[in-house]
Amino acid sequence: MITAEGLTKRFGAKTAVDDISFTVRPGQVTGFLGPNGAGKSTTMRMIVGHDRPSDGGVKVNGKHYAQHRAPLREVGALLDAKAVHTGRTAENHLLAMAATHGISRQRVREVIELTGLESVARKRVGGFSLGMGQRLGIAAAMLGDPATLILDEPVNGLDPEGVLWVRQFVRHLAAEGRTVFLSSHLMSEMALTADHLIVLGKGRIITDAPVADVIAGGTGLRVHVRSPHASQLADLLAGPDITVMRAEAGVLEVTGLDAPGIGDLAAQHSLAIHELTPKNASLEEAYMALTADAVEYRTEALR
Ligand SMILES: Nc1ncnc2c1ncn2[C@@H]1O[C@H](COP(=O)(O)OP(=O)(O)OP(=O)(O)O)[C@@H](O)[C@H]1O
Repeated sequence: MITAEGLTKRFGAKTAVDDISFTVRPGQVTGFLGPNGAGKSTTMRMIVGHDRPSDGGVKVNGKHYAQHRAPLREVGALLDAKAVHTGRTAENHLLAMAATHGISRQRVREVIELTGLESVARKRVGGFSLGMGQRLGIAAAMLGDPATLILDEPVNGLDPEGVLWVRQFVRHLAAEGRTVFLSSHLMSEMALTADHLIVLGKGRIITDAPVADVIAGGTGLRVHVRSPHASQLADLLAGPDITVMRAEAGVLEVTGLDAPGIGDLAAQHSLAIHELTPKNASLEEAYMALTADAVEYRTEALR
């Protein structure tokens, strides 16, 4: 469990994290989203004591990170997968970490197995692929068998198999009752991996809600309508609460009225309908709508 209260971080005149309060609960995967520079990494760094808050604070399992007698056993973190000494083998890297934290060699063998690193454990980390490096970072985070895991961009640069592995791995950790807090810019992946989302924009919390609620609250339900009488139907549908977009000739995208409502209206006016498909908004659409005002560098529409 992670609890932040009034958490704030200023770098000179820049307020990177601005008075945020949130709770990351055990037994589920909580995704941490936000545009570049929103303050995600800074927040994660404060959770594990790498950065000191300017105001407020954040606790893991009821205590500040530094107050834990054995912090690695409370919280494991993957913050920068490239921060590993490149001359060492993976096994030696983990053994060195374990030795300084009173963790057994047996546990090192376990995390190597857990993360599928057996075949490369005796190889130098310098020659590792990005995917192997990420697995090693996750192995290191798991060394103390912690109840809380913090993973900053764990799927960054991974191939589809690696992405799937991380998804299944973190879902398994949450099912074991652990607290999993992870950031990612891959919305489609986050929609499949996370149960709950915290969205940050310019250092403040924009949304803190279950994934399903975020998606449902985004652009709302949209209905894809294909009809040889699309123009007539669009005129009939137009109203203060109904939005009709003409996607292409003969196709309408309707929000504000559900599929039965559209079908009935068309039937009352004897207009044929060839397709009527309710479409759920994607997390990506919901996210773009939520963060539209919070991006530092906006992309102009391509002309
Ligand atoms: N050590 C530092 N000194 C000065 N400014 C910093 C420092 N670390 C971060 N910042 C600034 O704080 C803000 C938040 O950065 P942070 O890295 O936490 O964002 P982020 O949400 O993780 O972004 P990204 O998605 O790009 O990783 C940015 O404007 C960044 O430039």
